[in-house]
Amino acid sequence: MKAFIFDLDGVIVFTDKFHYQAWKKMADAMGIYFDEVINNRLRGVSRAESLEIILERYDGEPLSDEKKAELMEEKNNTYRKLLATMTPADVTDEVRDTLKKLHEQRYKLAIGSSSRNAKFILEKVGLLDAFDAISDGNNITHSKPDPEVFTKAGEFLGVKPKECVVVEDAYAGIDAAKAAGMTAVGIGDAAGYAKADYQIESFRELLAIQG
Ligand SMILES: O=P(O)(O)O[C@@H]1O[C@H](CO)[C@@H](O)[C@H](O)[C@H]1O
Ligand SMILES: [Mg+2]
Repeated sequence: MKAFIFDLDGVIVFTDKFHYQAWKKMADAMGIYFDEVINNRLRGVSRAESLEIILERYDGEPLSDEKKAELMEEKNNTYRKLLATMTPADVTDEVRDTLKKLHEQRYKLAIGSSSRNAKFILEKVGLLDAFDAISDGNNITHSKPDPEVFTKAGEFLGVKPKECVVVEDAYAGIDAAKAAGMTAVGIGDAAGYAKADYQIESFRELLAIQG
């Protein structure tokens, strides 16, 4: 093992709750049923695919692409206002210490996120310099479970897929890591996912996953 690639939302920071709030506000305004169970299906997927999952329960007039773009922008504006409240205190000591120790052990570290807000979030919480590479929604065309975001992260780090460990809270993320030929660690919502090579309850358990 030479590298760890981390999903961002729900792994490094708990912005998954902000995504839920922002999508919920949009869905309520449209009169669309949306709850935490449906929200779990949005983990790891892109903004556009998240909207399509929410619209599965929409039974109104067909929506134009312009209207869908408007809804996504509305959601992202709500989300960015919530992100603006974030500070370095929104990263747990456990996450910060573990990243530091992995770096000291000479592992390369990268982010692999479907989000186009990844760099903004990392800047807000003071972790932009903690990673050797960032692969996010701005440099991919296919989001998880497609392996592209992790394959690109591995390329940015200059390491082979079999030398990478991916850490994910989404089933779609674990599937993407396996499709990329990488080792997959499930945490949070994906801690019970059978397709993960490792299932952990706490972030610091990563220190026990040695190559
Ligand atoms: O709106 P972005 O921040 O670009 O993308 C986000 O990416 C999240 C996955 O990390 C996903 O759960 C959200 O539904 C999606 O909006
Ligand atoms: Mg996630």
